[in-house]
Amino acid sequence: MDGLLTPRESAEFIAENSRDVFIDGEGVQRVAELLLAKAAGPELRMGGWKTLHELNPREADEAAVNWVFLIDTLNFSFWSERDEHKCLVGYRGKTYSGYWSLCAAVNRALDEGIPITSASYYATVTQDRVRHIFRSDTDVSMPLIEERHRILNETGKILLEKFEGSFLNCVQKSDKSAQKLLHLVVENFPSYRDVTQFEGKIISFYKRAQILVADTWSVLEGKGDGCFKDISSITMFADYRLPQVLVYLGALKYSDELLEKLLRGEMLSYGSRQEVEIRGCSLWCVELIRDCLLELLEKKGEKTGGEINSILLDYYLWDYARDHREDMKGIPFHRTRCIYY
Ligand SMILES: Nc1nc2c(c(CN[C@H]3C=C[C@H](O)[C@@H]3O)cn2[C@@H]2O[C@H](COP(=O)(O)O)[C@@H](O)[C@H]2O)c(=O)[nH]1
Repeated sequence: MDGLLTPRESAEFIAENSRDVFIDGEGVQRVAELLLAKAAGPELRMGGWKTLHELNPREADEAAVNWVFLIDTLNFSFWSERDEHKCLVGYRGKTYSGYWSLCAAVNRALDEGIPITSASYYATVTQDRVRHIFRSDTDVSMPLIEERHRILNETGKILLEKFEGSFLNCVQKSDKSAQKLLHLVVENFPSYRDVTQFEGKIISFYKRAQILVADTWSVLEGKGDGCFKDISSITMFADYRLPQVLVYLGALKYSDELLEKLLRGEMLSYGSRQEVEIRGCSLWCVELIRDCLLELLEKKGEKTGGEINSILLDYYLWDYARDHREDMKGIPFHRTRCIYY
């Protein structure tokens, strides 16, 4: 078995060997053109992380960094068996589902005086307390609540032992390198090790570790400890929403066999060939979209609000998927139950 491939290397290798998932060159071009129209707008710049999302912290301090770390430690698997029957969390007059239900529950706990973002709290929090903190307004609870409890205890203990209980200390050990921070996270926190095998190679997606680096960069507004010189080496985050929106936009295609399987709602296990092909081709597809967009910007001499990278494309496409949930109803997302995305 060869050495571990980086997410970008993994994605290219998977795309070259994929049997059931394909990247459509014309679709890539069309998505790049869609994004070109947004290039100078608020969505394709890092500031959107705060201005467009009311649940994200406004501050850029240590508490905000530890909020991001807690959220991304639990940032996985929100899909429900039946979409019309899912976990919902009401907070300050609005109702949130999916990923945002996690953020709403955390902010609700903080408002209730529960120090849920403090490692000394979640290192020893009981499962009953976790069920209470992440309680749903419907009879459908947040998926994998037992795993979330286990991961909270495990992660809190490590943060206390190795980083004096604050993720900011981990960030400061990264010498402002995104790659160094990524590796500090996957080396020290087991639940972030999103690694599997494909065609005899060990491949990595590191979805939660990469989005943690990205959200840390965003919450620190790219300044001070968050001024990562190599932030553009971070790729998109291989979750279950981006593939769905890339298929919807025509940049990604599934074989008939795979599409029928997904339409039947069949689950794909983590690390299975088709699940790896969906995640790897999606990641590579966003890399190609980014290359195409940068070429278009160059040709047009367009001004942008700062460097456009795969993180900003990912954030935009993820938000797009949220805003076009109804339109995307006919396109299935793949159902994998795991702690990695
Ligand atoms: N690729 C990608 N995947 C992302 C995100 C986010 C949240 N980031 C936002 C927060 C601040 C920024 O402004 C981002 O907009 C969550 N997820 C994943 O989606 C899935 C949940 O989906 P649904 O069931 O529809 O809520 C689940 O796997 C979760 O891990 C992202 O940005 N990119």
